[in-house]
Amino acid sequence: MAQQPLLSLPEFQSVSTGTLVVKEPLNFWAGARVKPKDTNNSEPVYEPATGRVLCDMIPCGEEEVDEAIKSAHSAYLKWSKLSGMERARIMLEAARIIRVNACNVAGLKKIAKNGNIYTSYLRMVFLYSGQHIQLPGGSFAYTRREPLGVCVGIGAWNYPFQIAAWKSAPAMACGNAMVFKPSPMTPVTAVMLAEIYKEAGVPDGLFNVVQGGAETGGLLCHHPMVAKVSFTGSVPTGKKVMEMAAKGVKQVTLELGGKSPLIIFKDCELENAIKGALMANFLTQGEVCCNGTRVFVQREIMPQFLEEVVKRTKAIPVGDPMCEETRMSALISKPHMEKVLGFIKQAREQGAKVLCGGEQFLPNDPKLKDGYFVSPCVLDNCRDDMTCVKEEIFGPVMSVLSFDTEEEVLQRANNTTFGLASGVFTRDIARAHRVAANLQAGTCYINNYNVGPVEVPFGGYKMSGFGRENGQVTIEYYSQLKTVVVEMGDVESIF
Ligand SMILES: NC(=O)C1=CN([C@@H]2O[C@H](COP(=O)(O)OP(=O)(O)OC[C@H]3O[C@@H](n4cnc5c(N)ncnc54)[C@H](O)[C@@H]3O)[C@@H](O)[C@H]2O)C=CC1
Ligand SMILES: C[N+](C)(C)CCCC(=O)O
Repeated sequence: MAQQPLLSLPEFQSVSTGTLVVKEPLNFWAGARVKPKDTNNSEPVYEPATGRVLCDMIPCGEEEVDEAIKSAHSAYLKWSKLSGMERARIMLEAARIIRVNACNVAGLKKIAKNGNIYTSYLRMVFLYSGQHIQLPGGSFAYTRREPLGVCVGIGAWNYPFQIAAWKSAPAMACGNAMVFKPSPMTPVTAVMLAEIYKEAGVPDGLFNVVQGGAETGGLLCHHPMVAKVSFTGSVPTGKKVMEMAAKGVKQVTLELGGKSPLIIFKDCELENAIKGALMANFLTQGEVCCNGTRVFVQREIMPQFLEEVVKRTKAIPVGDPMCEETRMSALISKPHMEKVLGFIKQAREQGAKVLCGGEQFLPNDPKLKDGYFVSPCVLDNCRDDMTCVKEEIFGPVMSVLSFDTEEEVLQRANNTTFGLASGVFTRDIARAHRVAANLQAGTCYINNYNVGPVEVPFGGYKMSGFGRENGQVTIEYYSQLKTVVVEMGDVESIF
């Protein structure tokens, strides 16, 4: 097999921060990049680490959305007739291309793991099946899993490639087509995925990318040929998407925000709990929906915990995302950086103590002088009623709270409208499972945090949404069940 990158487009070349300029059109349907029709509403897209313009995002209008959806529909008609194994062969090739390119291109390294999702859905080909039910007199029924049709994916900016992969892989494995709209702040990587699919042999039109913001998103949700909308983003937008989908009785999956609790009991293995707390808060500079940002620490171990967490937080290398040693980089945008700094300021005003970080950060490298960096921050003296403890910050800010008893901490941990994830560190096995059972969240990590194998279902409780991504269960969210009833005798009629 070729070990060279298979794709020749500029985005796939080895890039370093401050050099990439994207000029190619960023819409993709019917198997090719498509030039935007109307460039009037173009918006600049910034490179977070340098603040320079990377490309322009030009939103799709009604006619373009319609073209993309029609191209998806015609591809779906053919793709849905293939057997699961035929579909799997093509998707495995996509996985291979992702891995080969990831080995060669620095910028793709972080997304290499996404290849796993296709391998994982290969196994599901065997599960994409129905049931046989015996009925009296030799009659029987059987069920068939069938695709939904054209599915829309709408993504947030924090994991632009991963979100596109997590949505399109199960959708396509189940025989659907997808039209994906990335966030206007991260328009590039979904088109890279479209190129990868094309190279792998995915039929033209099966995976399409339209660019745009709220308006384009609305056009997608309202389109009569769309069967399902899978959305990742904030709670307020999720509600709007659900409302629009309801008008056409379309299925929805909502992956929304969170303010997840991480509970650290005094009997924990402290070294692991500290590592877990850092992973739960500072991964991807805190821009992770399932982060455990309310860290409840049992009072007796608070001093040791804080000392060690602060020491390690101060040592996190912040800087160029393309450097091997960097562990944290810039926030997505200037307004977002200001929002995060605003949360920290408000936390101080409400009585929290900043133990470290929480300021705009200027890395030594001069090319990063206009980047949107914030030094990772640990907040002590937090109370449950503070804004920093109640609202999703989506930045590198850990709020630490003390607790005394299991009963008390469970009640406080669940006192939120969110319910995406949760975590517990303890050596007491019964307590671990009892706490996991009582936390109102879609995921509970025991003695770890933020591990996300694609075999494992992911999704929210309460206002964090519903439906699941990843894992075997996702089949249910991208297919519908048909029942076929077979009579082997004569029709018994009451007439
Ligand atoms: N649960 C999960 O899996 C994840 C949740 N998130 C959440 O996403 C949020 C951050 O992402 P943002 O991009 O700022 O969220 P957002 O809700 O502003 O935007 C998400 C997407 O929806 C689109 N959109 C905006 N208005 C729309 C409308 N009226 N109709 C249709 N589409 C519309 C945007 O263009 C974007 O593509 C955070 O709250 C975070 O918690 C982020 C990643 C993962
Ligand atoms: C961190 N991880 C991979 C477990 C989940 C990321 C979910 C998201 O924020 O999109």
